Amino acid sequence: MFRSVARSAAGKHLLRRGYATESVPDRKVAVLGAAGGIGQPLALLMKLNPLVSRLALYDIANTPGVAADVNHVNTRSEVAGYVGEDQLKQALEGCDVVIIPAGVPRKPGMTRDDLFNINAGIVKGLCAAIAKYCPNALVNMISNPVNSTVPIAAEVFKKAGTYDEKKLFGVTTLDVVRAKTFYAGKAKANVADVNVPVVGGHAGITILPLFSQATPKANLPEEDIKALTKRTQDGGTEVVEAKAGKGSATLSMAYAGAIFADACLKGLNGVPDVVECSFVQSTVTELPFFASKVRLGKNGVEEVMGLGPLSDYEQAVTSVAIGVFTLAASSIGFAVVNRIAIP
Ligand SMILES: NC(=O)c1ccc[n+]([C@@H]2O[C@H](COP(=O)([O-])OP(=O)(O)OC[C@H]3O[C@@H](n4cnc5c(N)ncnc54)[C@H](O)[C@@H]3O)[C@@H](O)[C@H]2O)c1
Ligand SMILES: O=C(O)C[C@H](O)C(=O)O
Repeated sequence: MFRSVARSAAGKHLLRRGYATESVPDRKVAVLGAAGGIGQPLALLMKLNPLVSRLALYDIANTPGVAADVNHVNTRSEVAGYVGEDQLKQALEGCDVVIIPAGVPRKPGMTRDDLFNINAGIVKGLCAAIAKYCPNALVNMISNPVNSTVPIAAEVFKKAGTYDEKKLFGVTTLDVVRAKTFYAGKAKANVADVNVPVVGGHAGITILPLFSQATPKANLPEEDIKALTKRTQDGGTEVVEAKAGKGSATLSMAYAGAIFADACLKGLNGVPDVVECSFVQSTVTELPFFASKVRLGKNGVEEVMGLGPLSDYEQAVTSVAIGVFTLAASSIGFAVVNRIAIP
């Protein structure tokens, strides 16, 4: 449904923000896990997004308070809080984009894979509900381990007969955000001008920042590139250790999640040339899911873009990462089929 807002206060605000359109479509966005460390700031950032007309905040507890709080912000969208499984249907019906940060975070000493047992069950339940109540929504998966929760979501949607590979995204934007920040610092570039693609996956050495393609060019020495790569790969652990048992990245993740959801909404609205990195079904390598640059459009993924030219170092780390993925894929397959009963 389209509603003309061009002449309204909201419309003028949109024009000022560069969303110059005669009419802006109504778009419903749900955040599942909205009362959590990521969920709350992400709810606020989505409330600030002028492309959102309805914001549904769902969690197993505490969402009425979060929704009442966020709803007082004087921006376009109407906010509603939903709590508990009984209200999941209402939260999801009519959604264009569903963002999932529901699940437990890491503590120091844990890997993202240690979250698998709990988070796979949570994601499975939520995706079964998405298949039922908003099968056409774009799904932005934040819950870890992203390298496994995305294939699990795909399996749930396949079983439900609703799988569309163009609509399922693992959110790897935080890796891009980190790579840009770290590169800008080393290259002494204005961070706002920096672009760095990050491909692969979202765990340790599967995170592959392509600094050879970074702009603006800085011709950094190889040891700087290696250090930047390692810091990007370990960015999550850096935050987990600094938080010392109080969780993992929440604020930077909310920022990254809001960037990615905004890109999805722009794509849905027909804005041309919206490109972000994301972990999606892919034929770019031999792996079934892989993060690379993705062009977003009216149906979700419009094009999964190739890796582009890689440096010798990037080629080597990519081969190692693909090996790690291939090993893990057998256990993901095992987990999906045997440990997680797909409805
Ligand atoms: N993709 C990324 O780059 C990235 C970055 C940071 C964190 N994460 C992951 O995001 C997840 C959430 O992190 P957090 O710090 O917000 O954790 P958190 O514990 O602060 O919040 C999680 C929220 O999920 C809710 N929840 C649990 N089960 C649910 C269910 N069945 N339905 C709806 N909500 C449910 C909890 O009530 C809680 O409010 C973790 O798995 C974390 O590892 C991913
Ligand atoms: O590291 C984590 O556990 C959270 C997240 O995946 C991150 O990269 O910050």
